[in-house]
Amino acid sequence: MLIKLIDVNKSFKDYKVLKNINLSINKGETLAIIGASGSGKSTLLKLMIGLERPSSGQVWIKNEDIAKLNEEELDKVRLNMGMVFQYSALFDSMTVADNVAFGLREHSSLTEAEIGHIVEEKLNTVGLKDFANYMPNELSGGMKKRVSLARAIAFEPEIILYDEPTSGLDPVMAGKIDKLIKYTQEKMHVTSVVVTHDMDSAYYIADRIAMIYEGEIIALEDAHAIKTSSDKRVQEFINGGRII
Ligand SMILES: Nc1ncnc2c1ncn2[C@@H]1O[C@H](COP(=O)(O)OP(=O)(O)OP(=O)(O)O)[C@@H](O)[C@H]1O
Repeated sequence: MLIKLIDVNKSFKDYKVLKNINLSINKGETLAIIGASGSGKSTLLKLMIGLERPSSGQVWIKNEDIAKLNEEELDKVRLNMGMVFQYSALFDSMTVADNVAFGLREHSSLTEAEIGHIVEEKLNTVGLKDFANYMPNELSGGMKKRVSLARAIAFEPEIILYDEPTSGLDPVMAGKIDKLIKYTQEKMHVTSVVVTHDMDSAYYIADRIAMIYEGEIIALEDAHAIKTSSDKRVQEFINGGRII
Protein backbone atom coordinates (compact mmCIF):
# COMPACT_ATOMS: atom_id res chain seq x y z
CA MET A 1 0.00 0.00 0.00
CA LEU A 2 1.49 3.32 -1.02
CA ILE A 3 -1.24 5.70 0.10
CA LYS A 4 -3.67 4.97 2.90
CA LEU A 5 -6.24 7.30 4.41
CA ILE A 6 -7.79 6.14 7.67
CA ASP A 7 -10.97 7.70 9.11
CA VAL A 8 -10.17 11.07 7.56
CA ASN A 9 -12.48 14.00 8.25
CA LYS A 10 -11.97 17.52 6.99
CA SER A 11 -14.00 20.56 7.95
CA PHE A 12 -13.64 24.20 7.03
CA LYS A 13 -15.13 26.05 10.00
CA ASP A 14 -18.39 24.19 10.63
CA TYR A 15 -18.67 22.78 7.13
CA LYS A 16 -17.76 19.10 6.85
CA VAL A 17 -16.16 18.67 3.43
CA LEU A 18 -14.90 15.11 3.83
CA LYS A 19 -16.53 12.54 6.08
CA ASN A 20 -14.88 9.41 7.37
CA ILE A 21 -12.76 8.68 4.32
CA ASN A 22 -11.03 5.30 4.22
CA LEU A 23 -9.02 4.71 1.09
CA SER A 24 -6.03 2.58 0.15
CA ILE A 25 -4.13 3.00 -3.09
CA ASN A 26 -1.75 0.30 -4.25
CA LYS A 27 1.72 0.81 -5.61
CA GLY A 28 1.57 1.28 -9.38
CA GLU A 29 -2.19 1.83 -9.36
CA THR A 30 -4.03 4.69 -11.09
CA LEU A 31 -7.06 5.80 -9.11
CA ALA A 32 -9.51 8.29 -10.58
CA ILE A 33 -11.62 10.39 -8.24
CA ILE A 34 -14.93 11.57 -9.67
CA GLY A 35 -17.80 13.54 -8.20
CA ALA A 36 -19.82 16.71 -8.54
CA SER A 37 -18.35 20.18 -8.17
CA GLY A 38 -17.78 20.96 -4.53
CA SER A 39 -18.00 17.30 -3.40
CA GLY A 40 -14.48 17.46 -1.93
CA LYS A 41 -12.25 15.96 -4.64
CA SER A 42 -9.54 18.63 -4.69
CA THR A 43 -9.51 18.74 -0.90
CA LEU A 44 -8.89 14.98 -0.86
CA LEU A 45 -5.98 15.39 -3.28
CA LYS A 46 -4.51 18.25 -1.22
CA LEU A 47 -4.66 16.10 1.92
CA MET A 48 -2.53 13.48 0.15
CA ILE A 49 0.29 15.94 -0.46
CA GLY A 50 -0.05 17.84 2.80
CA LEU A 51 -1.39 21.08 1.30
CA GLU A 52 -4.34 20.60 3.65
CA ARG A 53 -4.34 18.75 6.95
CA PRO A 54 -7.19 16.52 8.10
CA SER A 55 -9.37 17.69 11.00
CA SER A 56 -9.04 14.09 12.21
CA GLY A 57 -7.67 10.83 10.88
CA GLN A 58 -4.45 9.61 9.30
CA VAL A 59 -2.89 10.12 5.89
CA TRP A 60 -0.19 7.54 5.26
CA ILE A 61 2.25 8.02 2.41
CA LYS A 62 4.43 4.93 2.35
CA ASN A 63 5.43 4.51 5.98
CA GLU A 64 4.64 7.99 7.31
CA ASP A 65 1.47 9.58 8.59
CA ILE A 66 1.94 12.98 6.94
CA ALA A 67 -0.85 14.53 9.01
CA LYS A 68 1.66 14.55 11.88
CA LEU A 69 4.64 16.04 10.03
CA ASN A 70 5.93 19.60 10.18
CA GLU A 71 6.57 21.59 6.98
CA GLU A 72 10.23 20.61 6.77
CA GLU A 73 9.43 16.90 7.12
CA LEU A 74 6.60 17.28 4.63
CA ASP A 75 8.98 18.78 2.07
CA LYS A 76 11.04 15.58 2.20
CA VAL A 77 7.97 13.42 1.57
CA ARG A 78 6.93 15.73 -1.27
CA LEU A 79 10.20 15.08 -3.10
CA ASN A 80 8.73 11.69 -3.86
CA MET A 81 5.49 13.22 -5.16
CA GLY A 82 4.62 15.25 -8.24
CA MET A 83 1.50 17.34 -8.59
CA VAL A 84 -0.10 18.55 -11.79
CA PHE A 85 -2.35 21.43 -10.80
CA GLN A 86 -5.64 22.29 -12.47
CA TYR A 87 -4.31 25.53 -13.93
CA SER A 88 -0.80 24.19 -14.55
CA ALA A 89 0.70 26.64 -12.02
CA LEU A 90 3.73 27.46 -14.14
CA PHE A 91 5.98 30.43 -13.37
CA ASP A 92 5.05 32.94 -16.06
CA SER A 93 8.40 34.73 -15.95
CA MET A 94 10.42 31.56 -16.59
CA THR A 95 10.97 29.62 -19.77
CA VAL A 96 9.50 26.15 -20.18
CA ALA A 97 12.93 24.61 -19.48
CA ASP A 98 13.43 26.69 -16.32
CA ASN A 99 9.97 25.72 -15.09
CA VAL A 100 10.83 22.04 -15.47
CA ALA A 101 14.27 22.57 -13.90
CA PHE A 102 12.96 24.61 -10.96
CA GLY A 103 12.46 21.82 -8.41
CA LEU A 104 15.72 20.11 -9.39
CA ARG A 105 17.64 23.35 -8.85
CA GLU A 106 15.93 23.95 -5.49
CA HIS A 107 16.01 20.45 -4.07
CA SER A 108 18.87 18.50 -5.62
CA SER A 109 22.63 18.80 -5.83
CA LEU A 110 22.69 17.94 -9.53
CA THR A 111 24.95 19.97 -11.83
CA GLU A 112 23.46 22.29 -14.44
CA ALA A 113 24.55 19.83 -17.12
CA GLU A 114 22.74 16.97 -15.40
CA ILE A 115 19.66 19.12 -14.90
CA GLY A 116 19.74 20.15 -18.57
CA HIS A 117 19.84 16.52 -19.58
CA ILE A 118 16.83 15.63 -17.39
CA VAL A 119 14.85 18.65 -18.64
CA GLU A 120 15.49 17.65 -22.25
CA GLU A 121 14.49 14.06 -21.59
CA LYS A 122 11.26 15.01 -19.75
CA LEU A 123 10.26 17.58 -22.39
CA ASN A 124 10.86 14.90 -24.97
CA THR A 125 8.59 12.51 -23.03
CA VAL A 126 5.73 15.01 -23.12
CA GLY A 127 6.36 15.88 -26.78
CA LEU A 128 7.65 19.42 -26.20
CA LYS A 129 11.35 19.20 -26.85
CA ASP A 130 11.24 22.07 -29.33
CA PHE A 131 9.58 24.40 -26.84
CA ALA A 132 12.25 24.58 -24.13
CA ASN A 133 12.85 28.30 -24.65
CA TYR A 134 9.22 29.34 -24.94
CA MET A 135 7.48 31.31 -22.23
CA PRO A 136 4.29 29.82 -20.72
CA ASN A 137 2.10 32.58 -22.22
CA GLU A 138 3.20 31.43 -25.67
CA LEU A 139 1.70 27.97 -25.10
CA SER A 140 -1.80 26.54 -25.37
CA GLY A 141 -3.60 25.19 -22.29
CA GLY A 142 -2.79 21.60 -23.26
CA MET A 143 0.88 22.39 -23.78
CA LYS A 144 1.00 24.07 -20.37
CA LYS A 145 -0.44 20.94 -18.80
CA ARG A 146 2.24 18.90 -20.51
CA VAL A 147 4.97 21.22 -19.17
CA SER A 148 3.41 20.83 -15.75
CA LEU A 149 3.57 17.06 -16.18
CA ALA A 150 7.22 17.25 -17.30
CA ARG A 151 7.96 19.22 -14.13
CA ALA A 152 6.08 16.68 -12.00
CA ILE A 153 8.06 13.74 -13.42
CA ALA A 154 11.45 15.51 -13.34
CA PHE A 155 12.23 13.97 -9.95
CA GLU A 156 10.97 10.57 -11.05
CA PRO A 157 8.52 10.52 -8.15
CA GLU A 158 6.73 7.38 -7.04
CA ILE A 159 3.43 9.25 -6.79
CA ILE A 160 1.79 11.79 -9.10
CA LEU A 161 -1.40 13.65 -8.22
CA TYR A 162 -3.38 15.26 -11.02
CA ASP A 163 -6.12 17.84 -10.47
CA GLU A 164 -8.41 17.82 -13.52
CA PRO A 165 -5.63 17.29 -16.08
CA THR A 166 -7.95 17.26 -19.11
CA SER A 167 -10.40 20.02 -18.17
CA GLY A 168 -10.67 22.77 -20.74
CA LEU A 169 -8.89 20.76 -23.43
CA ASP A 170 -10.21 19.61 -26.78
CA PRO A 171 -10.74 15.83 -27.13
CA VAL A 172 -7.49 15.29 -29.06
CA MET A 173 -5.35 17.12 -26.51
CA ALA A 174 -7.25 15.44 -23.66
CA GLY A 175 -6.43 12.09 -25.28
CA LYS A 176 -2.73 13.04 -25.42
CA ILE A 177 -2.72 13.87 -21.72
CA ASP A 178 -4.47 10.59 -20.93
CA LYS A 179 -1.83 8.70 -22.90
CA LEU A 180 0.90 10.46 -20.94
CA ILE A 181 -0.76 9.54 -17.65
CA LYS A 182 -0.86 5.92 -18.81
CA TYR A 183 2.75 6.18 -19.97
CA THR A 184 3.93 7.32 -16.53
CA GLN A 185 2.16 4.33 -15.02
CA GLU A 186 3.37 1.73 -17.50
CA LYS A 187 6.91 2.94 -18.16
CA MET A 188 7.75 4.69 -14.90
CA HIS A 189 5.57 2.53 -12.59
CA VAL A 190 4.17 5.65 -11.00
CA THR A 191 1.20 5.52 -8.64
CA SER A 192 -1.32 8.13 -9.76
CA VAL A 193 -4.38 9.78 -8.30
CA VAL A 194 -6.40 11.73 -10.85
CA VAL A 195 -9.27 14.05 -10.00
CA THR A 196 -11.42 14.35 -13.09
CA HIS A 197 -14.86 15.23 -14.42
CA ASP A 198 -14.05 13.48 -17.66
CA MET A 199 -15.57 9.98 -17.60
CA ASP A 200 -13.90 8.86 -20.85
CA SER A 201 -10.58 9.78 -19.30
CA ALA A 202 -11.41 7.99 -16.03
CA TYR A 203 -12.39 4.79 -17.89
CA TYR A 204 -9.23 4.89 -19.99
CA ILE A 205 -6.60 5.66 -17.37
CA ALA A 206 -7.92 4.24 -14.10
CA ASP A 207 -7.56 0.84 -12.50
CA ARG A 208 -10.24 1.89 -10.02
CA ILE A 209 -12.61 4.82 -9.79
CA ALA A 210 -13.70 6.40 -6.51
CA MET A 211 -16.86 8.47 -6.51
CA ILE A 212 -17.29 11.14 -3.86
CA TYR A 213 -20.78 12.29 -3.03
CA GLU A 214 -21.29 15.01 -0.44
CA GLY A 215 -17.91 14.30 1.14
CA GLU A 216 -18.23 10.50 1.29
CA ILE A 217 -16.83 7.78 -0.94
CA ILE A 218 -19.96 6.04 -2.19
CA ALA A 219 -18.30 3.81 -4.80
CA LEU A 220 -14.80 2.43 -5.29
CA GLU A 221 -14.70 0.03 -8.20
CA ASP A 222 -13.23 -0.68 -11.61
CA ALA A 223 -14.62 1.01 -14.71
CA HIS A 224 -16.98 -1.83 -15.62
CA ALA A 225 -18.51 -1.94 -12.13
CA ILE A 226 -18.93 1.84 -12.11
CA LYS A 227 -20.62 1.79 -15.55
CA THR A 228 -23.03 -0.89 -14.40
CA SER A 229 -23.51 0.42 -10.85
CA SER A 230 -27.02 0.13 -9.48
CA ASP A 231 -26.47 3.23 -7.35
CA LYS A 232 -28.63 6.03 -8.76
CA ARG A 233 -26.18 8.72 -7.64
CA VAL A 234 -23.40 7.05 -9.62
CA GLN A 235 -25.57 6.58 -12.71
CA GLU A 236 -26.76 10.17 -12.56
CA PHE A 237 -23.20 11.47 -12.33
CA ILE A 238 -21.69 9.34 -15.09
CA ASN A 239 -24.60 10.07 -17.40
CA GLY A 240 -24.43 13.80 -16.72
CA GLY A 241 -27.83 13.86 -15.04
CA ARG A 242 -29.40 12.14 -18.06
CA ILE A 243 -30.90 9.07 -16.42
CA ILE A 244 -31.32 6.29 -18.97
N1 LIG B 1 -9.59 26.57 1.99
C1 LIG B 1 -10.92 26.45 2.07
N2 LIG B 1 -11.64 27.19 2.95
C2 LIG B 1 -12.98 27.04 3.05
N3 LIG B 1 -13.71 26.21 2.29
C3 LIG B 1 -13.05 25.45 1.40
C4 LIG B 1 -11.63 25.53 1.23
N4 LIG B 1 -11.27 24.66 0.25
C5 LIG B 1 -12.40 24.06 -0.17
N5 LIG B 1 -13.48 24.53 0.52
C6 LIG B 1 -14.86 24.10 0.34
O1 LIG B 1 -14.90 22.70 0.37
C7 LIG B 1 -15.83 22.18 -0.59
C8 LIG B 1 -15.14 21.18 -1.48
O2 LIG B 1 -14.18 21.84 -2.28
P1 LIG B 1 -13.26 21.05 -3.31
O3 LIG B 1 -12.43 22.07 -4.02
O4 LIG B 1 -12.57 19.95 -2.61
O5 LIG B 1 -14.35 20.44 -4.28
P2 LIG B 1 -14.19 19.72 -5.68
O6 LIG B 1 -14.99 18.47 -5.59
O7 LIG B 1 -12.75 19.57 -6.02
O8 LIG B 1 -14.92 20.76 -6.66
P3 LIG B 1 -14.61 21.16 -8.19
O9 LIG B 1 -14.94 19.94 -8.99
O10 LIG B 1 -15.59 22.27 -8.43
O11 LIG B 1 -13.17 21.58 -8.28
C9 LIG B 1 -16.40 23.40 -1.31
O12 LIG B 1 -17.65 23.70 -0.75
C10 LIG B 1 -15.41 24.50 -1.03
O13 LIG B 1 -16.03 25.74 -0.95
